[in-house]
Amino acid sequence: MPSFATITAALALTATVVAGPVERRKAFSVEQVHKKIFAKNGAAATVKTLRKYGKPVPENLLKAAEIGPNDQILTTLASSGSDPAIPGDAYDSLYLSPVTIGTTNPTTVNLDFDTGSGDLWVFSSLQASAQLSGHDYYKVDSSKKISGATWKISYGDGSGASGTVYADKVVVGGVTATTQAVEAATSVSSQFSSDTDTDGLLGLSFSTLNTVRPTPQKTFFDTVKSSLASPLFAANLKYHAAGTYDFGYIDSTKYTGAITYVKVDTSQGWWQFSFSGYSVGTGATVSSSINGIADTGTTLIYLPTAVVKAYYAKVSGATNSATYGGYVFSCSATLPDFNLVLNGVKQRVPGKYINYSPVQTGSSTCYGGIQSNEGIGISIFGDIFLKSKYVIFDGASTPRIGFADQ
Ligand SMILES: C[C@@H](SC(=N)N)c1ccc(Cl)cc1
Ligand SMILES: C[C@@H](SC(=N)N)c1ccc(Cl)cc1
Repeated sequence: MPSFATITAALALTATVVAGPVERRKAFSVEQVHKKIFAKNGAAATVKTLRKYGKPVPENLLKAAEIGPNDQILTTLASSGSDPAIPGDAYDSLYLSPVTIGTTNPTTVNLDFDTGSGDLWVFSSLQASAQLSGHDYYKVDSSKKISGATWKISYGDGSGASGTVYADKVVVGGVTATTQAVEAATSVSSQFSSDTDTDGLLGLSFSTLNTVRPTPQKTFFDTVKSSLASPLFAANLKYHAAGTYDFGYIDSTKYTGAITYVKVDTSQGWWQFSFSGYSVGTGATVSSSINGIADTGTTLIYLPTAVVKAYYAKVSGATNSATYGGYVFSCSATLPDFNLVLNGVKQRVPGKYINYSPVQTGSSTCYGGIQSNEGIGISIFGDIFLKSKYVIFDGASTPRIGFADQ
């Protein structure tokens, strides 16, 4: 008789049910349906299985399954899914993922999944048509409007947007949030109206950063978290290539070696933690506590000035340019690797990832992927760092973040 855990795990994961102990029936799998039915707990699932094979159901199991008076057994198949993360341009300035929004008139939009903010907002039919050209957008369903709710967000780079709020269906990589706060834009800043690839953002920070007022709303992850096979998502961003965001499971084919976990400080609403040191190329490790956030919505790495100086001291010809607002160097420069130490484990950023892009199209001067965090007040471990890793954002009761090499 497979163990309780085995049955529950099997049901939760794939709905492949291994038959009861007596007759050796062959295992079979049923197509996993997302959330068509609702389980109270594993016991209910086990009751269902035992009944399916005409087995006696122990009294304690029935109690545990809290079977209702009409003996209705409701079982949920936990959900999980994977959505592509596609570079928005040749330099991985941002990554875009398809998301389907709406019930009556569903549309697929391309959103920037952003662990640095907590709003799911999207270009919408409420905007002037001139702002919509080149964009996919959410056709608002007025029957789903959240009365009196508004939002207004501004980002570190000075961009921003604002609008009203709807409770509608959102599907990300097969994972469905039946009722998700969808923040419909009525106005967006020039950075967004001119970037016709980005139809909005899907915030994956903690929901405390959500800007909806008077009642802050949940992020997509918080909405679906309890129905996921595991309460986590993983970012598998890649260098100049499409990666994925995985929800509800860790994909062991996407990383090598061990995952290094560290607890996160959620007090500012971010996935915030500290590295204990750094090294440049094959140089010695410098002990230095570097506190910052894992931020898929920020392109570059922003670190304390002393660390940045130590890095570019090893790049011949690098200068801190007032003209371009940061460290630049010849596009043909050889860049050393950069390592950040976490729990004694070196997290490596390949040197070539630190050549972000030419300062202007066709220029032979390139802009560094590591820059100073001066003026930000915190370090930001953005895409340049994240794209060499498989990063697990674990939303368990004690949230933590994990890093493994891709
Ligand atoms: C947290 C990110 S913005 C985001 N990921 N939504 C950030 C904050 C401040 C500065 Cl200066 C630059 C970037
Ligand atoms: C997440 C914010 S700001 C940031 N990346 N630090 C953002 C993303 C995309 C655009 Cl097009 C403009 C702003």
